[in-house]
Amino acid sequence: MSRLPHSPLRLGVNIDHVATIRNARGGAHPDPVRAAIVAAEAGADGITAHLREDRRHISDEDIARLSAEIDLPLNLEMAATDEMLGIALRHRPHAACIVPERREERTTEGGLDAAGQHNTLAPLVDRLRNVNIRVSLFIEPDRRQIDAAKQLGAPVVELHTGRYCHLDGEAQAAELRRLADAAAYAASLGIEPHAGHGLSFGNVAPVAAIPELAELNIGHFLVGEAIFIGFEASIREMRRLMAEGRAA
Ligand SMILES: CC(=O)[C@@H](O)[C@H](O)COP(=O)(O)O
Ligand SMILES: NCC(=O)COP(=O)(O)O
Repeated sequence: MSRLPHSPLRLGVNIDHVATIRNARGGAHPDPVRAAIVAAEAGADGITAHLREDRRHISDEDIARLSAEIDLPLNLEMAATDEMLGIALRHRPHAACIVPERREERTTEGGLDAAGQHNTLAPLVDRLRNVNIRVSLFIEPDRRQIDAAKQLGAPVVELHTGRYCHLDGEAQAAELRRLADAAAYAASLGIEPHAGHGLSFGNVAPVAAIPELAELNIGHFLVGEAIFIGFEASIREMRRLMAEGRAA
């Protein structure tokens, strides 16, 4: 039986940790906007940047310059706060992904509790959607959270792949099945599923093979690998592995 044509799988390149390196010396190099331009030349389908409340990496000026200077769709990752809502309404990115944040966390540790925060999230989601910003909720691959995203009217969910990336053997296989079920369930509700966090050359292919996923957001690994092979080569290899995984 001939295989159905594979749906395209987009790569969103997260440039947060270009800014981490820049901020290590408080200067202007390496420039995250230049990294976004290189990413576009390397075939990225979008740029993701997480403006954290503590500005540990991406700054307000980075968001302003990315909004003004890059042609690729910008996916602004943001906490569900009035401050971040105001910034999103000012810069009007293509998309906004609502992520949980704790100042003391080293990185994002889990998904948003959309089910438990409906009343807090609903007005924020509405304000973003009313100005045509595509809203995504960064959630665990959990049907209850997907139902909550549906009730909130979010057209996209981004499934947290962190657990999958930190497991191995049968536990990792079980988490991959959980991701696949969540992606299929989201799609069945008319929600576009994305995925991200912790993805690398070594673990991306099985996630890329999940047919309902429309986009992967990947950053930390790409920036780290760029130290050894260059940012453009890092992105091109990731796209190759994603295509290989999707075609498997
Ligand atoms: C939500 C997510 O998984 C990442 O995009 C997020 O940006 C991680 O936080 P750091 O980039 O600060 O590690
Ligand atoms: N939302 C996930 C993302 O943008 C990148 O996460 P990571 O690859 O930096 O872990």
